[in-house]
Amino acid sequence: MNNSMIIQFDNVTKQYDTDRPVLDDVSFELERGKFYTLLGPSGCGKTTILRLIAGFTEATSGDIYFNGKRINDLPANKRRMNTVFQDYALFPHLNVFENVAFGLRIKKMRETDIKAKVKEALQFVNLAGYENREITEMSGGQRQRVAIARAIVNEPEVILLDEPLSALDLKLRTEMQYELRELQRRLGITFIFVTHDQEEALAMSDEIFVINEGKIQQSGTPTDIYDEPINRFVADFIGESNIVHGTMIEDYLVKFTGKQFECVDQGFNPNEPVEIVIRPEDLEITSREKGKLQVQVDSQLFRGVHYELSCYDKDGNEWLVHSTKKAAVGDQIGLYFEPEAIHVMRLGETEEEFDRRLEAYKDGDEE
Ligand SMILES: Nc1ncnc2c1ncn2[C@@H]1O[C@H](COP(=O)(O)OP(=O)(O)OP(=O)(O)O)[C@@H](O)[C@H]1O
Repeated sequence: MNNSMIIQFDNVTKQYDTDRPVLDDVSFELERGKFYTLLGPSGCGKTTILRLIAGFTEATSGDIYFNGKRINDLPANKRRMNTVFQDYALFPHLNVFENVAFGLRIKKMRETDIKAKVKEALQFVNLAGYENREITEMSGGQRQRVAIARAIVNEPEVILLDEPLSALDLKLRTEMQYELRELQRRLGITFIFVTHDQEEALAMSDEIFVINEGKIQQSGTPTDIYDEPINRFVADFIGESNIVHGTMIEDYLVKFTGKQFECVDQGFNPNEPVEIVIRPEDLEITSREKGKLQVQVDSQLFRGVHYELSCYDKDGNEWLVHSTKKAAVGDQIGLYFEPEAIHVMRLGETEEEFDRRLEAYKDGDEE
């Protein structure tokens, strides 16, 4: 194990009394001082990973390491980490100072030390001077910061954040994303952040783990994951995508919608069935003759910076286009794209499986 590694999962499985595990043979390594995000739909197992790291639940099998030592049996209060919960779990009957001081009092720290540490933590989250305020007199964003001050006050090595921004409105949420990211940089400690919001994950993380059905689908930097999704699930979960079936004829040559296209992918078997992803912003509107794909415009929405078009080709495939140019509904147009815009993916799961899961996710999202 290298020295920069702080947390490691080796073949960790977690199963309750149900027939399927909620985490299925999960392995990963996290480096010290980075901002990690666990991203995935509701029920995929994100919180379970966080709870295993924190020591709030035990693995059914597999090993969990912290700084190179196996911690499966180490109680939560002996782990040098703190959790910020979705509802902040602040004590409403205590003021700001006492909320932040709580953990230090349990440790029976000297009063003068407590005062100094709480002051420092509150300064860190821009709440200096708020010591005597009641929690009930604080706004949502301020409560969030109190919860973070409480998490950093006893100098943990890792902070675990379970959807901490989900209770905030959109504007405040965006502000807090900047604040949290900045705070992590200044503190230099490892943050593990759970969210089901892909934009939040892309904006904040050094590295993202995309999780589905108890398995890590892909991990990498935000740009890796956005530009090179490994399978249909990741492509569709991270941003909008056009996904069609195709065949990899040979290196750098792929066939879809009945035509062959130059691409930048290689290393597939000759004639291997694949899936193709093209992002809507990588498609340009042009004349039918100049286009690589010929489609008809089905609908168009103005989104402020761009038009969002939904088009269909002759086989009935839908093509979403984000363009600064506009077209008219019913227009026969061409779509142009560069070879780099084509992302070729190995077939992972059946389309039926994928669609079923996506529907389940969308249903959950609307609740
Ligand atoms: N104590 C438990 N007993 C049985 N099943 C559980 C228990 N805790 C969690 N689960 C199940 O484990 C699965 C994963 O839960 P987990 O909370 O990790 O998901 P999540 O990805 O964090 O979802 P969400 O975003 O909704 O919190 C879910 O299907 C959940 O119902």
